[in-house]
Amino acid sequence: MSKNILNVNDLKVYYKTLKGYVKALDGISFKVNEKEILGVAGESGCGKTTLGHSLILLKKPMKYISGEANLLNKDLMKLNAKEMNKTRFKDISIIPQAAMDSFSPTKKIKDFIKDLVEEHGIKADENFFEKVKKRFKMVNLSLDVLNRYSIELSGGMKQRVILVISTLLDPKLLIADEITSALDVSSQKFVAKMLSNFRDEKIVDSIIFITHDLSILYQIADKIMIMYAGHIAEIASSEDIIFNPKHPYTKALISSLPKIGTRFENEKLDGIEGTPPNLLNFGNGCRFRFRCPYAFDKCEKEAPPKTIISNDHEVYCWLNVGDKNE
Ligand SMILES: Nc1ncnc2c1ncn2[C@@H]1O[C@H](COP(=O)(O)OP(=O)(O)OP(=O)(O)O)[C@@H](O)[C@H]1O
Repeated sequence: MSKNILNVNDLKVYYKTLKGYVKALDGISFKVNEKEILGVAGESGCGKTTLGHSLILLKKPMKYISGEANLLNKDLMKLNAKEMNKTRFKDISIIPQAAMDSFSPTKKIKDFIKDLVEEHGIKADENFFEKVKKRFKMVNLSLDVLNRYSIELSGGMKQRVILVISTLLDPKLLIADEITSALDVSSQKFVAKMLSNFRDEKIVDSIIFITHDLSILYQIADKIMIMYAGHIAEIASSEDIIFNPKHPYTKALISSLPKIGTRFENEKLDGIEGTPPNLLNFGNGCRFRFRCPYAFDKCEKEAPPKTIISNDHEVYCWLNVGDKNE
């Protein structure tokens, strides 16, 4: 049996706003095993980025409410700032959304890398740069990139530099948040391939890959988690999510993928009207009920529990619980 790297249990993380709490992650549970790439997908605003960030840094107005996120038996939610600083980069690392914009236009790439790692207490000496160079070769970047300014690099090149930087300390878990969305299709494929190479070469143990693009996930993820309005709708192997989806929302997402590379944030979901609910106030019940063509009484009253369909296939929908007529 493969080793469990991350174990998230009933995690609730909200945003404190003047109007009340935005329930961005409202009781989610999932696991990531060693060597696994977990894809996370769902419409804009479903909580994907909140999930990635809450595992790295609980920053205001984000507020931890309850639950656990155990990275190799260390609960990330309980670490203080100093402990989390030690953990970041080394045990868990993130490539945040729009990381490509974080380069300074006035610094050469080598100086940017040096300043960044030194901020984290790592000495950027010759040995360090030997490692950087090895990794540059792995991702097909020529070494002269180190002496260039970011403006001289393409989006795909910048993304590869970021991939190298965020994995220099060989983290156990890498979170990649929308790292392919600003790239053209061939660069997307290349960056996705690099990520799985990093896993295969054991530079990282496991990866959480967040994206709007299910077709990319199908290419690289072992498992896919579909989120809807702060909840999990379904988790299964990539194969099962694409070819044997159980949740009506997953089915709608799959049917809204007319061609490879389509980003469903810009697409109307086939046959499903409306938009996701406001995460401030949605009452009880299944959050998808407002748009679900199959919703019945029970869906109004109570959020569906987890139903295990088969090994590694979990769904949160009353249709699958088997007591529809109760
Ligand atoms: N700083 C904030 N203050 C209040 N609410 C926030 C904040 N950041 C995010 N939210 C809300 O939390 C919910 C989840 O947002 P999140 O960014 O995690 O979703 P997402 O699935 O990553 O969306 P996208 O794909 O557009 O990045 C949304 O309702 C969003 O409006």
